[in-house]
Amino acid sequence: MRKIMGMKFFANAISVYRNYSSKSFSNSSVREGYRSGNKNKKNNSKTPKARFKWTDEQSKVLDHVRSGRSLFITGSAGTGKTVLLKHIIKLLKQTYGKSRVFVTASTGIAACAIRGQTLHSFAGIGIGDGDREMLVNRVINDKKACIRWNKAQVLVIDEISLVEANLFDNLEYIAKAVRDSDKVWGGIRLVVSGDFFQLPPIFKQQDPSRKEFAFEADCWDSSFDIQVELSKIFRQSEDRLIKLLQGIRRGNSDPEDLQILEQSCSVSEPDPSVVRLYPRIDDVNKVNEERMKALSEEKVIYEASDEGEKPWRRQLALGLAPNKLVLCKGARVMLIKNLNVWRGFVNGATGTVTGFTKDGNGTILTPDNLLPVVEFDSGREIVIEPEKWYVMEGSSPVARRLQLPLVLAWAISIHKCQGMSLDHIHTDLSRAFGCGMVYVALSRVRSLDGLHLSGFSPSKIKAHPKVLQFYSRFAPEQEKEKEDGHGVVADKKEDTSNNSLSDSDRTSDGKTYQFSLKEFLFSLEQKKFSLKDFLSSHLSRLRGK
Ligand SMILES: Nc1ncnc2c1ncn2[C@@H]1O[C@H](COP(=O)(O)OP(=O)(O)OP(=O)(O)O)[C@@H](O)[C@H]1O
Repeated sequence: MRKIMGMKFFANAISVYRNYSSKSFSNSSVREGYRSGNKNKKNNSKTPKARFKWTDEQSKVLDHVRSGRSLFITGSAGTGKTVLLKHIIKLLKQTYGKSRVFVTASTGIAACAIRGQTLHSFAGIGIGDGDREMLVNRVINDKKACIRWNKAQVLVIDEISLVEANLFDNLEYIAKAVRDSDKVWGGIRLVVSGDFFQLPPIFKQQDPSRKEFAFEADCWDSSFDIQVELSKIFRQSEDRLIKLLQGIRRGNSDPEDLQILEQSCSVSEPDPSVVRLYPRIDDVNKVNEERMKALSEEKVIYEASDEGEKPWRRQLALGLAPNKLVLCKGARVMLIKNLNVWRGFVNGATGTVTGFTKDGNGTILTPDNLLPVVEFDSGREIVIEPEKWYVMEGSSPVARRLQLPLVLAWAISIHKCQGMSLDHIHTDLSRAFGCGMVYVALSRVRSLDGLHLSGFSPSKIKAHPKVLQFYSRFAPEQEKEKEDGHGVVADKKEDTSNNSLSDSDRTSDGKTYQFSLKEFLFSLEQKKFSLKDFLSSHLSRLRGK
């Protein structure tokens, strides 16, 4: 049995499999990174190795990163935003130094996943209540927060769809105030990623007049040099599934495409080994508890072991690793970390507990020193050992949780599954609410064969009109992509007249300028600027800027 624990040797592998937790590296690689910061400083001049052959559009994004631009990266589920962001973070850290690049995400789960901290904790704004001046005062009175704001040269924000406009504007205001600078974001470079067609910010009270999405923030457009929509989808390969999901994403599904879903709807009970996704957490807990109770096996309880200061510990509890995990023989579980990508022990892999084995090292998570043995659906069996999750303040860990990298997996919530890639799911959408939920649930699956659906009706598919309007700015470039193979929208903040020109339109000395008639007409149509502004801007460039 201990032999199979040899998989630890492979644990330094960098994650290629993305989902919330798989956004983080395996425990061993986290430890290695932590050490290398202090002892084995790596050669900064080396370009980090990519795990993928990047597409043209991904490569173009990386070029923008290298050229020092502020970027917003968006795209459908499964277009590789997260794997690209991870690579970008490495590039940025090499360029600016680890302590100058702050990696954040809108939620604790997403933050742990990219080995960052929540946006709130980076900012030092507590829960973000109060007006701007109050928030600035809060930051100024927090020495560490002031240091973070002043040190930052780049701020990375993942899962931006869950950040509300007001918070985005407030943070930009704080950046200017704390850094005593009139520049946008006080001169901090932004790299932001997310898909606004996925889950939106959660508000306790409905207020139709409220600016909901970050792109509605006053400072949104001026925050970025480039806004990019990735178009190549990797998670799914079946054309009809991709088309179906694209329709659902935009809330304008072709009825014929929706018929495909009928094959996935069935009144019969699905295979019990398939993960169930529910819109609401009470359904998730109910299913997991019921299934657990139904098993008459002896239960083993694993209590998470946390280290660190109180406010940071709270963030650990918001992450994916549970405070308390109850397991027994027969329990369905899912990995929440990548342990060994090559052998398929990846975040999101599901399996069944087949028994327990004594832990020779003496785990502190359970008094009996027992570790679960899990047989994954691939047929491979391993002993699961405790893993670590960190809360970071900049580049230093400030809290750490030790827990088994497992959650019960008869059911999970759609909010928790945002970002996951799954082979098989059963989703009951009868209680789906709000925009993006059906899209997030269905876009987790890799193929139609793996989808089992209930409680679905087309009325559950909702895309927010404001989101649709926002994404219309990317449309013409997608057409352009078909022509020249690039799906990148250049959106210069300094000069709005240059909105739809891509880098390829520029020569290296910047003296020769070209623009396509199609882009020009589109820009006029969108009333982005007047004909006079447009021509004067381009003529001045042609005259030899
Ligand atoms: N250039 C590439 N070549 C091959 N596979 C890739 C490439 N880029 C991404 N992938 C794969 O695509 C899948 C989805 O990637 P990823 O999870 O980063 O997408 P995402 O856009 O972040 O999705 P979501 O919006 O659902 O979180 C992953 O399995 C990843 O390994």
